[in-house]
Amino acid sequence: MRIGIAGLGTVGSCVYAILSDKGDEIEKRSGRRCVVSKVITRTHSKYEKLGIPSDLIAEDFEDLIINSDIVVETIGGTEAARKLVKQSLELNRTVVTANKMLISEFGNEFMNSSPIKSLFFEAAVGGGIPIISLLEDYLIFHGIKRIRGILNGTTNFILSEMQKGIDYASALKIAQEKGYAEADPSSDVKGFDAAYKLSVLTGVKTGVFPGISTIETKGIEGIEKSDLERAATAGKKLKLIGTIDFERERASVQPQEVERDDPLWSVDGVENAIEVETDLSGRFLLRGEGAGAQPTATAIISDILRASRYAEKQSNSVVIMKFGGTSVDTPEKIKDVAQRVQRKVLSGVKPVLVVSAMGFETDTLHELAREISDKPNGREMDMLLATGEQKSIALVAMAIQELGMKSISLSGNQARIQTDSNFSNARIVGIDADLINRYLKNGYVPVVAGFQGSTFSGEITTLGRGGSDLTAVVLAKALGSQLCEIYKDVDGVYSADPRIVPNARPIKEISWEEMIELSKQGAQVLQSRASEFVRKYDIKVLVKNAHTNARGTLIWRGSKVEQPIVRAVTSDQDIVKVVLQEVPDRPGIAARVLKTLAEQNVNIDMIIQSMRSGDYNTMAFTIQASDLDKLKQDVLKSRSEAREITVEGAIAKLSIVGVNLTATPAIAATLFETLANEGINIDMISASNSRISVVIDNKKVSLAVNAIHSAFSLEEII
Ligand SMILES: Nc1ncnc2c1ncn2[C@@H]1O[C@H](COP(=O)(O)OP(=O)(O)O)[C@@H](O)[C@H]1O
Ligand SMILES: N[C@@H](CC(=O)OP(=O)(O)O)C(=O)O
Repeated sequence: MRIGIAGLGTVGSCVYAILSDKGDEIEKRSGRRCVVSKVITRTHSKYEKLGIPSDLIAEDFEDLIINSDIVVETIGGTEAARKLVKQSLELNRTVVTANKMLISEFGNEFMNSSPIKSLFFEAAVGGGIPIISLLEDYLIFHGIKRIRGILNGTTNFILSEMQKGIDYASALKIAQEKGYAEADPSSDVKGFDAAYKLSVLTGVKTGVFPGISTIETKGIEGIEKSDLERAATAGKKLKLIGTIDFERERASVQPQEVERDDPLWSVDGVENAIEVETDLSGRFLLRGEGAGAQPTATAIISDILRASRYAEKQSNSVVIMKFGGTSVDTPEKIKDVAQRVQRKVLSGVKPVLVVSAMGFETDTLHELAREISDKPNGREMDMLLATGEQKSIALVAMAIQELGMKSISLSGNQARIQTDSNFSNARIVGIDADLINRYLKNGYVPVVAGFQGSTFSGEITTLGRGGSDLTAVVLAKALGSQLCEIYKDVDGVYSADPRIVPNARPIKEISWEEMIELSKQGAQVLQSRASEFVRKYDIKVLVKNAHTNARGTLIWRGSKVEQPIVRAVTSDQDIVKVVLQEVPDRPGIAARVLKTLAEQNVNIDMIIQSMRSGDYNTMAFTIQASDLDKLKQDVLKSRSEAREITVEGAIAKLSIVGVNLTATPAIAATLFETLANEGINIDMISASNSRISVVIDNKKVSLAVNAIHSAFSLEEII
C-alpha cells in the first residue's frame, strides 16, 4: 500500500517515523506492506529535519493523492483538510484522519461522496482507545443504548489536580507546563473537544454526524475549589462526562459528580475512559491514553491496516505503465525505466508495462521498406514494423531482470491481443487477459509490446502510428486497472507544444473530452483512438515524464466548470486543402461529394462552401496529408461535376481547446483579433463547444501559436 501523509506536525511525523522505521515489523505482524509514497507539509524545514528524501516530497495535494492508495490527513483544522479529504475521496482514495472537528462537521458530506467505506478516523476519539473499531466491527449487530465517558484528558487532569486542593487557574497552569493543555485551552475547557468526539461517535453508530450545535455543552471553567470539596464531603468526585443516550436521542457534555462504585471513579489525570452499554452484551469499559503523539499515531497505523483491507479490494493494484519510444531510446534510459518499475513494485503496485520501439525505430523501418518498394505489401510491412517493439520489450525485460525482479517480454501475439486483418491500421477485437494475470500472480512484471497484435489466424498486425497508447489503455480495461500511466519525454500534457512555445506549462488535469480534441488537433501526447477509448470506458490516464518526478497530467472525467476555459492551443501542419472549383449549385451535389469521400475512406475535417456566381459554388475541405494517396481526384471531379480540383499544401490548422468555448463569443473574438494583429489571414473556421479551429498559412504557425498562447495567458494558469 502506498501511504501519503499530509501534515508533519507531532502526529504526522510520528506516523512517518513508525512507517519508515518499523515497516518490516508491521509487515511481519500484519502481513501488509505499507510504504510512505509521498508527504506534504506547510513548513518546508520539516522535510530536512525529518530526513525526508526529495522524491517523497509532494508538489501539492493532487500529487500526494495521485501517488497514494491511502491518504493520511494530519493537517488539522477544517479548511485545507476538507479540501484534501474531498479530493482524495473523489479520486477513489481511502483516507485516514485524526481530525474530530473535520469529521464532526463534514462527515456527512464525505460519506455521501463515496459509496464504499473509504474514511477511517479511529484516532479522532480517545487517542489509542479502539472505540470506533469496537463499534464498527465487534458491536456491529448490537443495539447501543448509551455511550458515556471521560473523553478529554486535559480537563480530567485539571479536575484531578483541583481534587488535591488547588484552584482552577493553578491547575490549568500546571497542565500547560506539562504540555497537556494548549496555550489557548478554550476548546478543551469549554467542553467543545469532548462534544466533537460525541458527534463523531454518534455518526459512527447512526450514520449521521450531528455536529456540536445539537449537543448540550458545559465546560469546567466555572468550577471552583469549593465545588470539589463539597463533592468530596459527599464521597464523590467531579468529572467532565460526555454522554450519548441513543434511546432518548440526547447528547451532552457536563461536569458531573460520580460515585465510588462508578467505573469512571478511578480514571484520573490525562487518562480517558469510555463506557458502552449494549443490549446483548451489557457494559464494556475501555480505558487508556486518550491523547499524545504515540497513541494517536498508533491508532492511525491501525486504521491504515484496516483501510488497506478495503483499499486492496477496492482498487485492483494493477497499473499500466506505457513507455513511448523517446523514453527507451538508449540503454541508459531503459535502465532508468527499470528502476522506476522497481520503485513501483516496492510500493505494492503490480505494474504491467507497454513499450514502444526505441526512438525513431518505426520511422527507420518505414524508410527501409521504401528503399525496397514504393507500395510494400501490408502483411510484410507489419511483419517488419513489429520488430521495433520486439527489440525494445526484450531489452526492457532484461533491464528489470538485472535488478533482481522477475520479468517477461510478450509480443502482441503472445499477449493475446487479437485484431482484425487491416494491416498497418488494425483494430483490436479482443484481449485474453488470462496469461498476463497468471504472470502477475506469480510475481512477474510483464512487458508487452505496444502497437501490435495478431489476427485470429496468427498473422502479425500493427495498430497505426502511436498505437502503443491504444495497447496500453485497452490492456488497462482488460486487466481492470484503475489507472493507466503514459510516460513521455515531457512533464505531461502542455498548454501548447513545448517545442513551439517555450513558456508552455503542463496542465494539472484535463477532461477526456478536451484530450480527445487535443489529440485530434495535433498534440502528440495521446493517440486519438486511445483518447476516445478512455472516455468510453472511464479509464483515468496519468501522463508523466519517464525520467523526472514531475506530477504529470491527469486525464479523467474532469471537474465541473461553468466558466469558459481555454486550456491549450495546438497546431497541425499535416493537413491539405482540397478545393473543388465551380461546382454546380444544385441540391444533392454536396451529399455526392461526401459519399465519394466516404467510399474512398478519406476523412474530411473542415468544410466550407462559398458562392462564386449564381450557378456555381466553390467547395473546399481539409484532409490529413496522409489520406491524399487514397483520394481519387478524377472520380471526385466527375461525381461533383467540378471544373477543376486543386490541392493546397502550405496550410496549417490551429485550434484552441477548452470548456464552454462557444458559450462566450469573446473567446472567438480574442482568437480572431490576435491573429489579425499579427497580420495572419484566416482561411477557414470551425467551432464546437470544446474547440475553435482556424486554417492559416503554415509559415505563420509558430508566430500564431505563441501569440494565442499569450493572448489567453496560458502560461499563467496553474
Ligand atoms: N500539448 C502538448 N503537450 C505536450 N507535448 C506535446 C504537446 N503537443 C506536442 N507535444 C510534443 O509531443 C511529444 C510527445 O512526447 P514523446 O515522449 O516524444 O512521445 P513518445 O511517447 O512517442 O516517446 C513531445 O516531445 C512534445 O514536444
Ligand atoms: N512505435 C510506434 C508505436 C508508438 O506508439 O510509438 P510511440 O509511443 O513512441 O509514439 C510508432 O512509432 O508509431
